[in-house]
Amino acid sequence: MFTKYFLNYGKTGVIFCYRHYSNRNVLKLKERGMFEDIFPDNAANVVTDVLNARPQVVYAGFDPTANSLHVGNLLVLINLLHWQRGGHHPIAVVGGATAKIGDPSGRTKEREEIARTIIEENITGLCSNINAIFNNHEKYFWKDTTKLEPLRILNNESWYQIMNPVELIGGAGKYLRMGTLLSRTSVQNRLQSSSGMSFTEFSYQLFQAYDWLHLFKKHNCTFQIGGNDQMGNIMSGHELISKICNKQVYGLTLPLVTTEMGDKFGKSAGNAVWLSNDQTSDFTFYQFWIRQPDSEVEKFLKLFTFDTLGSINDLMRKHKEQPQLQLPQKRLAEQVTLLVRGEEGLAKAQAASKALYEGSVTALGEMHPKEISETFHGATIVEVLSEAGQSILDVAMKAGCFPTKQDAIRIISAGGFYINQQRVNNPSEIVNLNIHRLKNNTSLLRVGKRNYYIVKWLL
Ligand SMILES: Nc1ncnc2c1ncn2[C@@H]1O[C@H](COP(=O)(O)OP(=O)(O)OP(=O)(O)O)[C@@H](O)[C@H]1O
Ligand SMILES: N[C@@H](Cc1ccc(O)cc1)C(=O)O
Repeated sequence: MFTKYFLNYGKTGVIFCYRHYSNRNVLKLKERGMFEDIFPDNAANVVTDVLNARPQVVYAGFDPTANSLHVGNLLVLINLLHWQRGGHHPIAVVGGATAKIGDPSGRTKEREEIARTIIEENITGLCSNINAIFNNHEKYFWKDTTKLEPLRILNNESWYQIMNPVELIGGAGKYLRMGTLLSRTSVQNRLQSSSGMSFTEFSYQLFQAYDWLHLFKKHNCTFQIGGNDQMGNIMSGHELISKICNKQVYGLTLPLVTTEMGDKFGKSAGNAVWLSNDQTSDFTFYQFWIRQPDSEVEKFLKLFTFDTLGSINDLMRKHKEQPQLQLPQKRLAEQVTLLVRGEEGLAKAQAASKALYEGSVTALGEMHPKEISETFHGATIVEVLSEAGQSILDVAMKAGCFPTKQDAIRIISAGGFYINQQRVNNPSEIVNLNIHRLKNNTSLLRVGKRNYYIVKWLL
């Protein structure tokens, strides 16, 4: 059963949000392509019964090896949100301890050691990403009187800090069999590589397994989710809990988000699109989704938005009729940016897109100079004194647009120079600040197609 809500949010207009009425059985998300594998293999029917019977506790972990999460991790967070919408209790573990060990999954060589202070900063960054997403979800996507179960964020350092290593190796380690640990893909790949594997990295599985045991004992956490590179670690946790507690727990993996060419989006792959706006601007983040090709956009709408499958089908039908409108891409960009960057970030991204692609001077005038610089290919910002009687040539030279006056006169006269996206072709025309200055006290100069300079007027 679906209820339609009208969400009115400021400048960005009215958006429909469909709230998927508490479907406890999150396994249904398989229809959206959300789950890849389940462990134990044949547990799907039992899991459905367990999920329907009562709210469950579910966790996913993130190692603070960078100061922001990225769009690959976002899929895991959205999956946790679906559990929360179904009435379950989500936990996000930030791996303050495991970041020092280094997960070998999917890596060809050992991680560089990260200084403690950097790990602390990274933890702050990750917690702020996670909190922002859960808060934005509640604010913009969940318009129901039912209260969502609160998210808990736990740092695994908190239990390892007070633990005797003998308890870990002697108490938990003896339940994990060497043959099984060695057979994991992450271990095999590394053992066969020229760089080999240290004992520290090999021990990673024990840490992640122990985390789950700890969460199971302390919070009755019966489910763990993660990207499909996490299956080996999840299986080790399952083994530990079954042997020590004689209880059944379940692991679910999600597909890896990849580029069109099939490369995983991630930190190690070096192609991450970051969730923090000081790493990836609101505009670049929004444009990442707008630029998704037709071959990917339907899949991403199912994975990254809360739109119903029915409304996604309708949108794809409309898209076939009028592909030039890019309706699915716009919907995807709008929904994901709202979730990750909130109303303000979405408004900024849309204004910047208008300024760049539709040449909207109003939108340009509302942007912060730093955003203008990010939007316009890192344009340099130059301060220019607003003196009376300055010509366009004077300002262009002060802003460093041309190497010589001769070049300036030639290019401006030939029509290759623009102020605030409007062509000006008379170099001796006097700059009129009432016309040429934007609301934010800047002017955007452009030479040719894409060389931008931002003049900040000193009054
Ligand atoms: N591209 C992706 N698609 C889906 N899930 C992902 C993706 N990248 C990471 N994850 C998942 O996010 C969780 C946290 O991953 P992690 O912090 O190790 O990020 P990562 O980018 O994979 O790091 P690295 O590339 O350094 O190994 C894990 O469950 C992982 O499987
Ligand atoms: N091993 C996971 C992160 C993680 C850390 C601790 C956990 O308990 C669970 C997962 C990764 O690197 O992607």
